[in-house]
Amino acid sequence: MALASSRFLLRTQAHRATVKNHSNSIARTSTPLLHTQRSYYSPYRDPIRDKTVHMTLSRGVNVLHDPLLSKGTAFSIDERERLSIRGLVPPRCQEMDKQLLRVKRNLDGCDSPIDKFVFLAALQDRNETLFYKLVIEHLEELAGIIYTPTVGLASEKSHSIYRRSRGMYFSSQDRGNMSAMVYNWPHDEVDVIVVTDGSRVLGLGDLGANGMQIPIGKLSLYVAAGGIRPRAVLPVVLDVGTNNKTLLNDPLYLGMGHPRLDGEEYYSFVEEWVTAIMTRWPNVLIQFEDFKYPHAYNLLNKYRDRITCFNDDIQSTSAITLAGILAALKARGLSQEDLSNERIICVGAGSAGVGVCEGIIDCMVAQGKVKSREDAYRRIYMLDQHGLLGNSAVAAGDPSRIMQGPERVKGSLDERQLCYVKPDLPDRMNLEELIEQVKPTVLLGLTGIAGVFTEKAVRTMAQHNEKPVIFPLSNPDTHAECTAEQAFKWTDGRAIFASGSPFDDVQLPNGKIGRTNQCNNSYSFPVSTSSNSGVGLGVVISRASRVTPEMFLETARAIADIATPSQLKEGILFPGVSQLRNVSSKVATRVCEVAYQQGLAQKSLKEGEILGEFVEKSMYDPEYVPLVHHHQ
Ligand SMILES: NC(=O)C1=CN([C@@H]2O[C@H](COP(=O)(O)OP(=O)(O)OC[C@H]3O[C@@H](n4cnc5c(N)ncnc54)[C@H](O)[C@@H]3O)[C@@H](O)[C@H]2O)C=CC1
Ligand SMILES: CC(=O)C(=O)O
Ligand SMILES: [Mg+2]
Repeated sequence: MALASSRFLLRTQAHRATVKNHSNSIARTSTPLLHTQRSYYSPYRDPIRDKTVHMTLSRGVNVLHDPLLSKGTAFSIDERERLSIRGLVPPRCQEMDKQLLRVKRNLDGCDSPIDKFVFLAALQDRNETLFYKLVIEHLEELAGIIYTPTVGLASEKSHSIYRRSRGMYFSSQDRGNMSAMVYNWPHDEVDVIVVTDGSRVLGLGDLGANGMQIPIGKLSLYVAAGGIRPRAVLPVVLDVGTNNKTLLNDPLYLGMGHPRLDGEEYYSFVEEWVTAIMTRWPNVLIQFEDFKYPHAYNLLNKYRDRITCFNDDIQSTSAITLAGILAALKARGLSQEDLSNERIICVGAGSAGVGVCEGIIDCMVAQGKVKSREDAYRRIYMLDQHGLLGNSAVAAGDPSRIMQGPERVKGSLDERQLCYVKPDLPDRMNLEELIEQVKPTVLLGLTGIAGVFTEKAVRTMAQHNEKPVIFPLSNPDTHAECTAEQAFKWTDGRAIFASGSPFDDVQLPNGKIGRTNQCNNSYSFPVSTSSNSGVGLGVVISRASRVTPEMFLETARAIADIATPSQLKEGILFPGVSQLRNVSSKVATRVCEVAYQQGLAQKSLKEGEILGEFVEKSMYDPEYVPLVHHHQ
């Protein structure tokens, strides 16, 4: 593919810092200042300048109670004087290191992960700088609290642990008002929105407005691991109702108490929201998250060429899983170019399953080792809850049973799933029989259902492969298709293992350690659990007008290249969570390069600036900076 062959040239150019000053400088539409009450005022949207001084219209308790401004006990005497907070905090000025000691001790005193979640949420609501400092310093330990698996439990309990609002809710009762409502958000600067309709929260199903914990968690990772500024992120729930009867009957539930809107009503609701958002923030990056199939695909297809957006479950999952498979090839002593010789089974034919397989197909086609796209499809076998996708589900010859529009006709497959149908194999074959028959090298699970990878299925994988690649990718950990312990036990310790939620490494009977990897799309967004945090960061930094498949392909390659040969030998495919910020900056740099190459970047580097360095300098770093009261 052109992209692959031109990569070296592109990178060389970029690193020579000669990405030219394109016509534009920054093609951002500035929004008139409508808020007299804005607490935060930053006239330049320059992340580097943001690191030096913050100007604010607020004073007194308004500063103390604004989590983006507050330093708690760390305000200097001078600041206390000029911001009118003298006497409102204890007398001793205590710097961040002491504050960190206190919050870490308190955190360690929490009894359970959900208590830790509540403690961290409260800290985030009080002092975001301290919250991010803590999270970054203990990313390995805390990623699993602010995101999967604990965020899953927090979403289920969201209505009962509710303390304080964060983000924005747009509900069915707001129809006709959204273009005014968007101005209720107190910040003009929004770089990234993560939005969900709560219809498929991890593998936990429809959680309605409780789904808000997912955009909050993902955006916290964006900031901590992806280097996006905290005040430039906006978590959003589109509350179109819920079909979850338990929530509907719970008096504490905080969302709309009616069944979900669907069909035309649903799509016009989302359209009104997108239009409202684009009016206020025309260059914002929108990440669609945890939308049920087929809405997830339909929205992506509707908006991907109109606005800067992507679907995390479809596209970022695809990037990180492809990265995992490419790294696993190297771990097996093969080359990434051997991808098209693989036989891959994907259990789960929804947004994530289809998205992941599309990414693998894109890569096979880009590598030029398959005769055609159709030829590539032959190498992937897809199953849903009925078994292998086959002709009975297609209702062959009856086009009325194939999805035509937003609504999928029950019992049929849509055009994306149809590509994987294997007419030569018995229809609805079960996983165990299929493994016996096709002897796959890679087994992917994206079903949301625990136990789908049975002992027999995994043992049969192990019979046919020296190093079977077993990826139970469903979240949270309680919904993974098998556990790490099972995968290593049933393969006599030979599995190459990656899961969506973190699992501990496994002590093997032979004294060795079975290495686990976390293969989660947050790795690839702005690159974090990083592919997603990195893509986001790259898009934000280059102000790319569109998010393209090439950006995700490049992300996958970037992540697959990170593990060292000795790590690969041990079964380590990705750098640990503690490396996320590093990975994010690498991925973001590559994504920026693609944006420049594809002519999509709206922001160029200054003469002499080096892309990689610029990306690193632009990443948010949680440090207290002097606060200055700004008189209007
Ligand atoms: N590791 C990661 O980064 C990511 C993981 N996921 C996980 O993937 C899972 C699925 O997500 P989506 O595709 O968005 O959901 P979805 O609802 O669109 O698709 C689920 C698919 O699983 C199939 N399925 C259900 N029960 C099954 C069974 N017993 N056997 C075989 N197939 C079965 C369904 O037919 C459907 O095709 C969720 O648990 C989610 O947490 C999703 C995105 C990213
Ligand atoms: C990781 C993720 O996005 C999911 O499980 O939905
Ligand atoms: Mg998701």
